[in-house]
Amino acid sequence: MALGPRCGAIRACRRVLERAFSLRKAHSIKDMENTLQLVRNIIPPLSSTKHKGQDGRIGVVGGCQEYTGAPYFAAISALKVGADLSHVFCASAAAPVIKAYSPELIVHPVLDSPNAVHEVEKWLPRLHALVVGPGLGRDDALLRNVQGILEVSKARDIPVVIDADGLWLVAQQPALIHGYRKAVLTPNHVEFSRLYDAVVSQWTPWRVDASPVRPEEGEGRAPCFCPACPCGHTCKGPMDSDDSHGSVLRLSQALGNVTVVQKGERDILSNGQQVLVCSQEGSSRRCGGQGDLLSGSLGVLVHWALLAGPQKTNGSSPLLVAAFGACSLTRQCNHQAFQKHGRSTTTSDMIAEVGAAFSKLFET
Ligand SMILES: NC(=O)C1=CN([C@@H]2O[C@H](COP(=O)(O)OP(=O)(O)OC[C@H]3O[C@@H](n4cnc5c(N)ncnc54)[C@H](O)[C@@H]3O)[C@@H](O)[C@H]2O)[C@@H](O)CC1
Ligand SMILES: Nc1ncnc2c1ncn2[C@@H]1O[C@H](COP(=O)(O)OP(=O)(O)OP(=O)(O)O)[C@@H](O)[C@H]1O
Ligand SMILES: [Mg+2]
Repeated sequence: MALGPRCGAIRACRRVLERAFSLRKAHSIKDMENTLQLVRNIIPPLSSTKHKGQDGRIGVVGGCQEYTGAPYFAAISALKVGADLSHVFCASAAAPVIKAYSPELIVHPVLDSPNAVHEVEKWLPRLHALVVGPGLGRDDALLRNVQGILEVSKARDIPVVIDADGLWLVAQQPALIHGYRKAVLTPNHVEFSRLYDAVVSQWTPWRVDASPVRPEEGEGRAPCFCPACPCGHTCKGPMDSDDSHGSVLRLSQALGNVTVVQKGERDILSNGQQVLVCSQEGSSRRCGGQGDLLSGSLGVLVHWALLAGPQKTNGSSPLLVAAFGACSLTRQCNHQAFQKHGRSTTTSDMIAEVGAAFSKLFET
C-alpha cells in the first residue's frame, strides 16, 4: 500500500518522459521532412530542351591497383542519381578493370602519370564537381598528384567532395582545404577521429593558469574551444565521444567552416554554424562501398545545390542541403536493398535501388 503513491508518481514521471521523447521524435521527424523539402527544391527538372551534360558532369579521382570497386561505386552512383556524364581519373592499373565493370563510365588512366595534374586539369573546365578519394590508396606519389589536383581545382572554384583516402591526405595537410567553402568532407568513424586528432586536438594549449606556450599564429589554426581557457587562441583537447554534434561543429570550424558529414548510426552534418542530423531509416547491414555511394551521389547534389543557390534552400547552406540529400538517399537505398536481400545485401544491390529510393524521397 505504501508503494501506491510512489508507483503513481513513477507512472506519471514515465508518462512525462514518454511524451517528451515522442515530442522530440516528432520534432526531429518534422525537421527531417523540412530539410528533405529543401533537397527537393534543388533538384533540376527533367526537360526535353536540355542537352547532355547540363544536369551534371562529375569526376571521381581515385582507383588504384588494390581498390577498383570504390571509384566505380562512386562514379556509377553519380550517374544513377542523375548526372549526365561520369569520369574516373585513376591509376593505370585500375583503368581496364573499371572500364570492364561499366561501359557507362569515362575512365582516364592518368593518376600515376608524371603529368597527372595537367591531365586532370585539362578536363576541369568541363566538370561541375570532383569526388576525391574513393579507392585512392595511400601511395605517396599518387597522393602528391592528388594534392596538385586539389590545388588546381580550388583555383578554378570547382566543388570537391573529399572521402576515404582523400581524407587521409587532408589529415596530413589540413591547409589544403582549409577555408575552401566548396569542399565537403565525408568521414566515417575512423576517418573522423583521424581528422579531429590532426586538426582540432593537435594545438599546444595556451592557458593563463598554465605555463603558457603560445601557438604560432597562422592559417589552419583551430580556434580555442576549451571553456577553461579564455585566451581566444588555440587549445589542445581530446574528442568528447558524448558530444558528437559539438565534435562535428568544432572540426568544421577548425577547417575554416568546410562542410563535414560524419557518417554513422546517425549522420551528423555541419558547416561550422548549423548542425543537421540525418536518421533516415537504413539497416544493420554494413557492407563495404556504402560510403562510396554516398560520396558519388553527393558530387551531383552539390552541383545541383550550388546551381540552385540559397534562395531555393531557404537560406540554409546549399552544401548542407546537398549533404543531407545524399545521406538520406544512401540510407534509403540501404533500407530498400535490405528488405530484399537481408544479410546478403551488397553495395551493388543498393545501387540498384537508387532510382526507386530517389523517387520515394524526392519525387513525392
Ligand atoms: N570495393 C572497394 O574497392 C572498396 C574500397 N574501399 C576503399 O578502401 C580504402 C580504405 O578505406 P577504409 O574505410 O577501410 O579506411 P581505413 O583504411 O582507414 O580503415 C578503417 C578501418 O576502420 C574500420 N571501421 C569502420 N568504421 C568503424 C567504426 N565505426 N568503428 C570501428 N572501426 C571502424 C573499418 O573496418 C576499417 O578496417 C579507401 O580507399 C576506400 O575507398 C572502401 O570504400 C570499401 C569498398
Ligand atoms: N550504424 C549505422 N546505422 C545505419 N546507417 C549507418 C550506420 N553506419 C553507417 N551508416 C550509413 O552507411 C553509409 C556509409 O557509411 P559508412 O560509415 O559505412 O562509410 P564508409 O566506411 O566510408 O564506407 P565504405 O565502405 O564505402 O568506405 C552512410 O550513409 C551512413 O549513414
Ligand atoms: Mg569510405
